[in-house]
Amino acid sequence: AEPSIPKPLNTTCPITGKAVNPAITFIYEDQTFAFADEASRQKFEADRAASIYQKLGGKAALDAAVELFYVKVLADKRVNHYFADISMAKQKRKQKEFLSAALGGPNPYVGKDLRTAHADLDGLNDSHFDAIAEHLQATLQELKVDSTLIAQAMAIVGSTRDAVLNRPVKH
Ligand code: HEM
Repeated sequence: AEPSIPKPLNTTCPITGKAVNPAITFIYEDQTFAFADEASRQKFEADRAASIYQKLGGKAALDAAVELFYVKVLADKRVNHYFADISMAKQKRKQKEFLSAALGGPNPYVGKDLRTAHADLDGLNDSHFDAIAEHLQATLQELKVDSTLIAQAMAIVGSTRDAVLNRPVKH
């Protein structure tokens, strides 16, 4: 077999924001991350181990959860009309990226901020947010996620409410 060509490494350290030393790396979920220094490598590794993301089961578990979540969302007349004209393949990918980052996954979220993403959704209110949150919670329960972990994940999701509903930022 041909030797596989290594992917180019990240050039900016995810911990310090400084230029990486390409010799200082850590592999997580088949992705190689480079760091500015050894302390950053260790912090990244410790952060991953402590993350809700990893406790949930990492990428495979998050991907499965988002798939099941949108089955529930699209079956719910309270909210499914909002998703009628959008690409669900893209939506699932973006939601996986957002939730992974929010729950402590290894990659930063690079999509639209949630305020901008939901700004044009007519009439969006707490009842819609509650329905969406309910489906996410039911999904995690169905996947037999530990209840403490579900509570932690739902607290993070709940913290997005003001942005999703385009409410003024609290000071
Ligand atoms: C529970 C909190 C929520 C989170 C974390 C969330 C997350 C996201 C993310 C990450 C995107 C993609 C942003 C991008 O384009 O880069 C998005 C888009 C979208 N969300 Fe949400 N969302 C939430 C609540 C809701 C609710 C309550 C509704 C409506 C019932 C909704 C409907 C939509 C729709 C229709 C889009 C696509 C907008 C477009 O492509 O024009 N979301 N959401």
